[in-house]
Amino acid sequence: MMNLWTRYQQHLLRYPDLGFSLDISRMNFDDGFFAKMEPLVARAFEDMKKLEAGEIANPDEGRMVGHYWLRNSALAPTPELAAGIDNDIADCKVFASKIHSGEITAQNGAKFSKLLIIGIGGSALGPQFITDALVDAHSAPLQTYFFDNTDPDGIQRTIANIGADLATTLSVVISKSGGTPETRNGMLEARAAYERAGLDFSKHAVAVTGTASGGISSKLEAYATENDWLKIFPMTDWVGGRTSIMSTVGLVPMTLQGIDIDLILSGSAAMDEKTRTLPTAQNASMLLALMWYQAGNGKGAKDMVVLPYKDRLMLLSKYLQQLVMESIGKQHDLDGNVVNQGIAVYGNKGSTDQHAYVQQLRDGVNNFFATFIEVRKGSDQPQVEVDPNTTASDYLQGFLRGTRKALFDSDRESVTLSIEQATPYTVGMLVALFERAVSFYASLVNINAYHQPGVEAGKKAAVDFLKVLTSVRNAIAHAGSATANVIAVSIQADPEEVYHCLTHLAANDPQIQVQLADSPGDDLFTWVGQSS
Ligand SMILES: O=P(O)(O)OC[C@H]1O[C@](O)(CO)[C@@H](O)[C@@H]1O
Repeated sequence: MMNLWTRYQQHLLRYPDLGFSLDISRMNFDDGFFAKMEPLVARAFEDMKKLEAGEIANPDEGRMVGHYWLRNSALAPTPELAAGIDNDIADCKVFASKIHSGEITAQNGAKFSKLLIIGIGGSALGPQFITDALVDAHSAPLQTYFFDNTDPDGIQRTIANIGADLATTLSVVISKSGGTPETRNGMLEARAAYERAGLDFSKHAVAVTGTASGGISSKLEAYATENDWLKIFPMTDWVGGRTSIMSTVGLVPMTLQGIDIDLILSGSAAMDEKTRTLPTAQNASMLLALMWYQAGNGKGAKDMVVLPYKDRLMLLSKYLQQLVMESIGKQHDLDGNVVNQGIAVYGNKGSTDQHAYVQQLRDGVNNFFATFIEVRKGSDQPQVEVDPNTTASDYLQGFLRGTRKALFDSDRESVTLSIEQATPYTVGMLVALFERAVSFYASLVNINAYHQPGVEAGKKAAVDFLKVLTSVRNAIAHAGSATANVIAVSIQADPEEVYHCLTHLAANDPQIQVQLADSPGDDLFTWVGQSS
């Protein structure tokens, strides 16, 4: 390989007007790589052009894929769609200003002081990432909390943290489909908590969901309408959950948190402009997609380890985990062949992870490539000298450069993205960069990035389990005392499934007890409640 300094200069892409650069010099592509990829690259640009023009880019669901229009409504394929995007942005701002000014108050007449966001997956990860990256709790107009699961303990802990301020907490329930059980349960738990405090949930509740006007009316829309919630923000069918951060899903929380959404939208629009066009060497999203392809041989053979050297960006890896894995992880390609595609994504932050798993990255199984994210400016505040003429920020940069070098010396590949500071504008840039890299990569490997059939299997199995759980509970109440096998025969269910139901019931329902034996099949479950 050529001298590294020469290779670095040759393979550094810079967007000086955005303060952005992408260094791919520490990836092991050879001289012929880009020429070899040219036909696939051409197809990916063609696909993207059609997608942005409003073609059905999600064939399995028969949907357009419009998240790129959200930050440049002029690109939307019809004036109605463009007006809808502009209206939503304006609506978010007006609503937030009414909340901040006290024009809309809590039930008790006081200004809202806290924000509880209830959602999961794409309806939580974007707002969580943005909150951690851009909201400083001490100066934010509303302090933010999340329910992103159906774990009662997690929910109760959050409610306890909110405490008496529940009376001035605005709850935003976010669900595109409006039927996701975890979110529905979170909403019901929240409603119960408000009621326990003598409060009317509806007077504190806002929905972000598919609406009849957007072509996907939802149960949540119906519920919020029926109960006269403070507001319903629409979500449209042409924005997917994992790419919804610039839609009402992200914009409602952001405006409420006092984030300048014009900056985040213009940052992403600016990155879109740069990454919409050829040549490849000037297109950061295409270069990233090509590096993913190169690292994993177009088959996801290597994991992507995301290492932002900035505490504020720690949740980026979690956000990207869904964006990449739910988009790319597919069984079939667009021609129906079984391909089992995917790229595993994980990471937290540097330098912290140096003291966790970087040991394995450097010396262990070579099954990954790193994505370093450098934020050039350490802090706006005066910095302490931790050594003569040396600051904590100098150390942070030292660890980034040191780890990149140590990995490369040990034949581990990496790309490095650099931005000036973590701001709404640059966060918008990063989101747009990765969204388009995902779209391009999906075209390179010929898969539909915009559906998620695999998630449905687990959801369906959970519904089946809940039905069995009800039958098992009735059966043990009737039987008095029985093993899993006996109950399974009586309700014609799988004995292992029945065993898991009984174990769960014994841990949660005081009317059911278990006596452990040598083997699970001999464990005896007893109904100690009132006879049915
Ligand atoms: O916004 P919804 O419809 O509640 O969906 C939440 C998440 O569930 C999924 O549909 C599947 O996990 C994600 O794609 C989505 O982001």
